[in-house]
Amino acid sequence: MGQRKILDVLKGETVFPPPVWMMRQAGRYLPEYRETRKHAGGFLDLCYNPDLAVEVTLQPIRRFNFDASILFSDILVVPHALGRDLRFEEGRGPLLTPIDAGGIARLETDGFHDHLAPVYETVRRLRKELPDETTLLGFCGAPWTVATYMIAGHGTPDQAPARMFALEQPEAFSALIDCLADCSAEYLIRQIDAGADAVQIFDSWAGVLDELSFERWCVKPMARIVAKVREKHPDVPIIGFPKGAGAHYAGYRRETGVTALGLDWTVPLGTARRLQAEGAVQGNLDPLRLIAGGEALHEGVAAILDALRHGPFIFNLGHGITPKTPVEHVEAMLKQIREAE
Ligand SMILES: Cc1c2[nH]c(c1CCC(=O)O)Cc1[nH]c(c(CCC(=O)O)c1C)Cc1[nH]c(c(CCC(=O)O)c1C)Cc1[nH]c(c(C)c1CCC(=O)O)C2
Repeated sequence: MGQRKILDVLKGETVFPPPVWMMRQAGRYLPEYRETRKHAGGFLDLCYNPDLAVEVTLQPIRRFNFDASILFSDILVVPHALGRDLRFEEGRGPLLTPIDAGGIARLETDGFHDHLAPVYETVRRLRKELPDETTLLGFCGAPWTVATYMIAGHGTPDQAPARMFALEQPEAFSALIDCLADCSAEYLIRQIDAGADAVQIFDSWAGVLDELSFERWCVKPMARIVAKVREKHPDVPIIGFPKGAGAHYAGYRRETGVTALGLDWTVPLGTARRLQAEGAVQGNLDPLRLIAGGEALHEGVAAILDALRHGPFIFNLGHGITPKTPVEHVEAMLKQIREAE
């Protein structure tokens, strides 16, 4: 067994108790994050200041000793680096100026890596400062999910603006998706060059598309990113997280080439076990069970451990931890996982 358990699992080994980390593990449920955030100015100042980004990335590792550390940044730094404006307002989430076909034709890729240089510096420093046994994860958003925010200018309940745009202006939308796929692949390659051990691609809005659109806007661009990253870094594992993909999960690993599947909490554990027969899976505790705590948390964790213990498995939530989650519930979850027999 190697030193970094998550890398063993991603190679197909069964490790029990399983390694564990949480999506959004650096964030507002942690008092030390809220403290750093207060002094930082805005959220983007955290993302682009390597001192602060390293500090908040390390906070959950110090407190909980997770098996993976995920770079602190945001999926929307990619459109920002392409010259689109981006703001985060308290309580409102991300705000961008909606892009149209003209804006897509004018996207500026020249300064892309200069803009993201602080992120690469953060990754370099993290690999030096993290414990040896901690896997360092880089990440990006999948083109479809990033495009939904670029088109609407903000989050929406079902991403109807981007779905409509894709149906009415497929050529312009295709140009946007291709641009995002190519830039995201380069972005991941640079993160790996800087020291990331593995990467995760977040397709948080994969669940709102019909079959034709899922194939075209989720599967194809994901396959393109995976192929480009593999050309440069053939051995670096890639975790795909097509949240809400439902029945589409079945063919997703084969069609995109991702190493491992991130499962949201709606994926039944029987399905998860079948997906696990083809490679590593990660997930999938309902984040609300972590807020509720007590028996709701205990039975959720037990069911997952029981179902997925016999194959390659990384324990995670089915989506990001939310600000309301009590820190003691995270402790209880970790105790149950780490003491599992
Ligand atoms: C869709 C998406 C975004 N960002 C991200 C996704 C994909 C995963 C998902 O679906 O949650 C990914 C992301 N965002 C953040 C990380 C950091 C690493 C980690 O997981 O700890 C990661 C991996 C920090 C963040 N990104 C954001 C915060 C909260 C901002 C703050 O501190 O004020 C953090 C810690 C802001 C953000 N960023 C985004 C939204 C919609 C919001 C607002 C919602 C919210 O406030 O929680 C876009």
